[in-house]
Amino acid sequence: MKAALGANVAYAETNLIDGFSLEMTARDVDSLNAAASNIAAGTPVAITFLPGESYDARVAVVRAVRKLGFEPMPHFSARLLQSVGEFECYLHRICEAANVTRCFVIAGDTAKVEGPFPDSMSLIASGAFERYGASVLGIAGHPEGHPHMTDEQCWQTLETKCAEIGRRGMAPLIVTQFAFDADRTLRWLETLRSRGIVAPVRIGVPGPAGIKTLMRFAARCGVGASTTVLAKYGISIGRLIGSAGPDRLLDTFARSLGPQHGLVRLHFYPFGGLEKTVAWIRDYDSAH
Ligand SMILES: NC(=O)C1=CN([C@@H]2O[C@H](COP(=O)(O)OP(=O)(O)OC[C@H]3O[C@@H](n4cnc5c(N)ncnc54)[C@H](O)[C@@H]3O)[C@@H](O)[C@H]2O)C=CC1
Ligand SMILES: Nc1nc(=O)c2c([nH]1)NC[C@@H]1CN(c3ccc(C(=O)N[C@@H](CCC(=O)O)C(=O)O)cc3)CN21
Repeated sequence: MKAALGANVAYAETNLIDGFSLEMTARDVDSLNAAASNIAAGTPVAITFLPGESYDARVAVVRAVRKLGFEPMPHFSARLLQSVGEFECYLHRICEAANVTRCFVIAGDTAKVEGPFPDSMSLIASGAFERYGASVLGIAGHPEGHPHMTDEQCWQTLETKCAEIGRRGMAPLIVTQFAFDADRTLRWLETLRSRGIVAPVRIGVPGPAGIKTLMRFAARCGVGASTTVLAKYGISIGRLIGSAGPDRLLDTFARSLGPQHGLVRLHFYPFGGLEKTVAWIRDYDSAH
């Protein structure tokens, strides 16, 4: 099961940072290049699937991640895909170009369904991932709830997706939406485990960023950013200039995570600041 998390998790029991993963967009390739010497070989790097990108550009990013010695985990946004052909052509190209074996399925933020895939389950059920040799399939976790489902529907969908991925011979990996509220994530992890979901979880952590950037992404992604939660995170609402890192968030995780939360690692969302995020991770790691 641990293998689903990727490389570098050997000592993870004693170090919160060990075995972290990163997310990037097509715009972050130069930053990944610049930061590469500070990132362990084999680190999983998720690649977002955003509207308006060309497939040539998407394939080039996946290839660049592999070439730098990292483990690409390309996203597939179900609702954005216009046909089975489009989906399988991209999957085929990245398998050929970069020997991809881990993928991540997500609904996608569009109200209109562009093709035959209304949700991530329909992509999983297509059978294409195992046919192309994927061994790990990532799905989203929503510790703060889901914009289009009740909590109970959310848990049932998560259970069904994990079971279906397993039934198809792949290992499920849950990657959570980023959050500023450590306590809420910890409670969600306890419920997850009490419901018998044993898949490893990567907790989504915001990278260090300008406060305005953090607020913009929180609003865009539906992530809770109440004054109370932000204060705990280290952001005072009276001071919107400047930047904030996840120091306190990770301090809380380091203090509170235990066997009751199961297999857990971190997943960083750099929001356009990949180099800065990697430097921050190194500093936090050496200070602790
Ligand atoms: N890293 C990322 O890109 C992340 C993105 N998200 C967002 O979370 C949302 C849910 O994704 P999944 O958990 O994969 O859901 P899912 O694919 O399992 O869908 C669950 C249910 O919600 C409905 N649904 C999902 N997105 C919808 C939308 N935009 N409009 C109307 N109905 C929708 C689906 O039809 C389905 O019935 C997506 O909008 C996704 O973009 C969440 C976490 C991380
Ligand atoms: N609901 C939802 N939708 C998403 O697309 C999404 C999430 N949640 N959760 C976190 C990740 C982070 N994602 C993204 C999406 C876009 C950029 C992006 O376009 N960045 C631009 C700058 C845009 C800006 O600053 O507003 C860049 O230059 O990197 C970065 C991360 C996608 N993700």
